Amino acid sequence: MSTMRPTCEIVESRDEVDSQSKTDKKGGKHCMLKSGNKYSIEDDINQLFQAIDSRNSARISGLSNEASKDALRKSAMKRPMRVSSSNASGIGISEPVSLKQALRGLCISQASEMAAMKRLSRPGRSSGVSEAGTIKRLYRAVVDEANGSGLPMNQVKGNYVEVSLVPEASKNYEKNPGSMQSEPQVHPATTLADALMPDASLTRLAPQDQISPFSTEVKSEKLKGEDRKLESTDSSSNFHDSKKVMRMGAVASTSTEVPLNTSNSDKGLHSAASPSCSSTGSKVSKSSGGSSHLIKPVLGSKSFVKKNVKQDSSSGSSSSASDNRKVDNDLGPSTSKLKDQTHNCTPKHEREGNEKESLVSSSTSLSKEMNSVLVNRGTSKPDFPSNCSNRTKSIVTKVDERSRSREKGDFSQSSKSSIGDYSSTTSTSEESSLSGSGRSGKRPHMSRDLRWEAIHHVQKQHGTLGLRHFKLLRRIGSGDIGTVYLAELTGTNCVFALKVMDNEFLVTRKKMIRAQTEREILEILDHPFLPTLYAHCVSEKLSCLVMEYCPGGDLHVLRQKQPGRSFCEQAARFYVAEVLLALEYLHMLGVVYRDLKPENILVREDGHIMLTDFDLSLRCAVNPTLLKSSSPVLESTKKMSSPCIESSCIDPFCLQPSWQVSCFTPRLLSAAAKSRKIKSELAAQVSPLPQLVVEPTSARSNSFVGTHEYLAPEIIKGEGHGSAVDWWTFGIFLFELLYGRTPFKGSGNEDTLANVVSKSLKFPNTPIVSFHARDLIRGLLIKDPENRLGSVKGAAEIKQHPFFEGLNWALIRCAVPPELPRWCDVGVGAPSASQKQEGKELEGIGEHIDFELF
Ligand SMILES: Nc1ncnc2c1ncn2[C@@H]1O[C@H](COP(=O)(O)OP(=O)(O)OP(=O)(O)O)[C@@H](O)[C@H]1O
Repeated sequence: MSTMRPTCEIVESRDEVDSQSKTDKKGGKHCMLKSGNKYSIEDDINQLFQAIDSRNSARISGLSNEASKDALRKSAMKRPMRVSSSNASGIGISEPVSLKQALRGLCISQASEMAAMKRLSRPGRSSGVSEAGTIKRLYRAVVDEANGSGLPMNQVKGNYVEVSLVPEASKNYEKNPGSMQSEPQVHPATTLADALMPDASLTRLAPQDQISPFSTEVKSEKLKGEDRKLESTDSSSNFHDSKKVMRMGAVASTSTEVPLNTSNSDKGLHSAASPSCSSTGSKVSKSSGGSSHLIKPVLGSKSFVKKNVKQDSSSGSSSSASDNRKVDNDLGPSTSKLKDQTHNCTPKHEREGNEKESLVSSSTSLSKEMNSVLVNRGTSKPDFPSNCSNRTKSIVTKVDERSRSREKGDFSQSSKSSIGDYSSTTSTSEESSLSGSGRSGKRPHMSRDLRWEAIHHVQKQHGTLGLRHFKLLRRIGSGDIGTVYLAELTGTNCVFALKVMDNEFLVTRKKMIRAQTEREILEILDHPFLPTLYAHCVSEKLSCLVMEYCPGGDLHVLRQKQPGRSFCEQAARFYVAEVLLALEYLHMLGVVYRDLKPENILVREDGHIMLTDFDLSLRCAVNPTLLKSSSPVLESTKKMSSPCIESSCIDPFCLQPSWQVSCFTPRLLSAAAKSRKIKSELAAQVSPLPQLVVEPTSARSNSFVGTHEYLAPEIIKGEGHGSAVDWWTFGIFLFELLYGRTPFKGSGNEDTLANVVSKSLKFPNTPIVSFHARDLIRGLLIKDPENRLGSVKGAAEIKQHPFFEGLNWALIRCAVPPELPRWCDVGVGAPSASQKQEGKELEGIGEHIDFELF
């Protein structure tokens, strides 16, 4: 990515999660970890409420007034509790007030649509090296190979491929749950992909409606930086710049390391072929009989509506126009209506997908040309300067050796599992076309997103959704496992970010697990600061994630466009606060992110953030815990500089659904409001709020994964790491936003790693940064993870730091984001010269980049 600073990124080669019950040293409590796959944090919360309710009722009935108050307090604050399952959205609906208050800081639910649905995004971010040629070659190779007849793509018919739509929330679905079971079937013989993928077969994935705690993850990767280094001109200088992206497969060998267990990699792949699922899988080809979508006004959103992008690609050949017209015709009048009224749609249907289906095939390979391009991106080994310290050198040596040996083993394992499993089970293509998403959960925060409507509409019209329904507009950038494109869902004016991955490349480079991890995590996300996955398409050759497009570029680029290349404190506070909420949510889902850095924080069109890139994340078990609050509200209010205060704020006025409420400036309160506020504060004082802590404190991994300058000391030392690594990276992240550089950066990667482990934290004299900010960074960058801020209570602990004082966590998504510089071309605006050139290249392929590949 041209926007990517030179950063060393290290990917894990091995993860190990201790899923056994483990004593929480700090809390002195036994954390009961869940095992098995059926798990939902929201369910836990709801049952937690119920358990507390019933306990309270039982106790209070037999107690005096005073005693009953006591009982209420204790029951709400005491011991860790675990429960399970239900489908409530979880966050504080019709529950006891005290518990609502405890959860209030986590209440990020409704306004995300607003954040995602504003102005039209226009592509414009520089993407560096063009992949148009690669796409072109891939396109031609696939056509030639699969077709064998030289027929033009638009004349080829073929099987449908697996399309895994991610379920979204829809009230209408509850009213009409069978709507998706009656969609018209499209005969496979009439589809284009059949000829392209003669060997295509389908395998259902095991239902994954719950988080699947991993006891072990095996990942063996090359560094992205290696790829870039190979592709770049000055590998040496790139290497010594620790910011140069570099990924390497490595494991820090320690006594705590658990023998390699590849069962999980198998597990994931086997689950994809679980025959048990095929009996329960809902077929996509069933439909509501072509019931038309009702078009009605919702939010005046247009962020998903492509305006000018079409112009970029509309200069294609007449066949393209013809194709487009054909698609439009295929979509029928309702599609035209949708197209014409993209601002006025509401989702009507919801699909309940309880299983995943996946196109599976072991046959064929992409063109050698394509392979060579892709493979070359990940071949070099991490290269450390020879002047490294002995300590680090030893670590690195072990890491490298382990990586190599494991890589060999993983290769055969991975290849066998994926290819074999993929080809072991077949089903009809019709089934795949309307496959379940693999998860039955709902997605309230984006449920009114018109993009769901558009996708469902195309799906209903064609019986399936494949990449042929997308028109590629431009390449956004390339990562370690795939390339991201801006694409329009043909005939709908809805744009998406498509992450396209070459299956064979994933297998041969042992990146399949990473891709799978990313997809599975994306599938469970439903948060305004995290991406929405709309669909997942898999063909014999390619895999594709259809995601929400984020047009604002990344924070790394944005920071560099700031005066002094650093953010002012208010802006930094805004960004880190939103990131903190995203991390908190991830931890609640049992996901340790592990790759926090400005490059992975995208800026939405409305200025809010979206945390992306989950292929290095660690999934683990997590247990929700209620802890007695150690900071009564009254005490906190004394320190308040504005009416809103942290997650424990119970001022009803903080819940006013006002758009663009600034959480950073005091608001004038009426006398009545003040009175109510005081009352609520007093109530909270009488009954201090319990704290909901859902921190995967027991997660353990020995992987050597991350980005050099962001690596936590425990990762470098190979001591095994857990969720606390995210709080370390959070500290580095805040430091970088404020100072324009990371604190432990050395002259090379080796120095950087040594500095992280042994060098004490020092703050530059300039720019001037507040005491609170520095204090927070200090707490986060404690080298011992057990003493690190956030290691016990997670985000709840960090949110209470005075740096965030006055911040209304619940309404931050409605707060006014830092202003984006007008001159800042971070993705919204006219295409750059390189993008124009790239556009020409794309045009050379055809009218647009055809996705009949799928
Ligand atoms: N949903 C999105 N909207 C807009 N841009 C995106 C989106 N997802 C990814 N990108 C951009 O596309 C480029 C490639 O992303 P990708 O995730 O493939 O690579 P990456 O971020 O380097 O991570 P990795 O190598 O681990 O996959 C990056 O510049 C990223 O910012």
